[in-house]
Amino acid sequence: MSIAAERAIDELRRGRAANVAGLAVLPVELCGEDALEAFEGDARADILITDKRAAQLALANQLGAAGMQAVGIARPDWIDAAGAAAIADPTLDLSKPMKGPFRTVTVDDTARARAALQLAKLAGLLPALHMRPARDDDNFLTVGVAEIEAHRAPATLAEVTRARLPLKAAKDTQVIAFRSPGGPEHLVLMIGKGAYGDAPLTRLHSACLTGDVLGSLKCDCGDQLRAALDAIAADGGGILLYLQQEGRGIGLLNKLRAYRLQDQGFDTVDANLRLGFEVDERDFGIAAAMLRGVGAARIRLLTNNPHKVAGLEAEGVAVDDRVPLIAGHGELNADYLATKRDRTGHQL
Ligand SMILES: Nc1nc2c(ncn2[C@@H]2O[C@H](COP(=O)(O)OP(=O)(O)OP(=O)(O)O)[C@@H](O)[C@H]2O)c(=O)[nH]1
Ligand SMILES: [Zn+2]
Repeated sequence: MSIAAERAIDELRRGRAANVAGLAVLPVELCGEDALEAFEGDARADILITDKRAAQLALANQLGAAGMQAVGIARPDWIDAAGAAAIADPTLDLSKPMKGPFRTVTVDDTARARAALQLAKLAGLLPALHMRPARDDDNFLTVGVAEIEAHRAPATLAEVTRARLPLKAAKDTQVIAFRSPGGPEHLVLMIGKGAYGDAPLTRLHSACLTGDVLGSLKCDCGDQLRAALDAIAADGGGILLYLQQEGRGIGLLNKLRAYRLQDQGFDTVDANLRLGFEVDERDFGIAAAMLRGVGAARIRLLTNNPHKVAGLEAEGVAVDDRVPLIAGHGELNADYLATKRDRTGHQL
């Protein structure tokens, strides 16, 4: 656990600056002209973005070494705080077309820059930051690179409570809640009497407010959730993890930004990349730690996503079998499912 990281996340969420190991950063999406002026003082700040966003801004040829992940760009005179917001947020592209060309600047400590971008992601913000070297008279909350990296590490997950939770699909269900300090809350549903042999049928479900709760037809999540519970109950019991990794880990608001890009014709993969995120930002270490926490080191996994199998196995969970989970296919999510099949390797 890192209190400093937690507090720095909170500062960014409030649109305030933080000091990441000597680099002062301010979230672009929450920064107006006055805040930017106060942050800069006499010297112009640069903008820090991910390699994914840089590629969208046609900066790929300036990126140099592959895998840099953190890219600095100079902010020329013609870009004000609102212009910087459009650099960060592709959903503004159409209303504020990017002129360019942009010029990259050297990021001298890439580990630190990456950690700063990670902090923005943890805050549920777009990964784009105004940045400049910290100054002696700054009064920003300070956080180290290691503290950011350790934050929300699976090792910090602890069981908080457990209770009976009879479900429509399975009356004999127990819920076990896990939390890492300051982080999101994840649930394990233990379905059945617990006598389900060595490798229980297991589903990792990533939260999808729009699909699970509101019945969105854009994805298959809600129907998959209910089908998974039914399948586990029919198997005599098993485990469902309900993970707060909304939008494949980019958070609800950023997922809705991705939806706006989908309204403009981009698919789910390109929408994530345009926003500056990885295609999948989920951390399978969290699921692995929870499975270990309930004594399930060996499972059969309900999924169509081979990356989930590989991700869990990399975290030390033995996946004996992959069991397909086909549900919720319809007219309005046909393109979404085709993208999963064609671009992210889902077996559909
Ligand atoms: N970023 C983003 N996330 C989405 C989108 N549609 C659904 N999601 C999220 O995707 C997650 C569900 O994961 P999926 O990739 O659909 O499926 P999966 O769970 O990896 O694979 P299966 O186990 O086969 O279902 C949930 O967190 C949803 O909120 C989208 O267009 N963009
Ligand atoms: Zn969904």
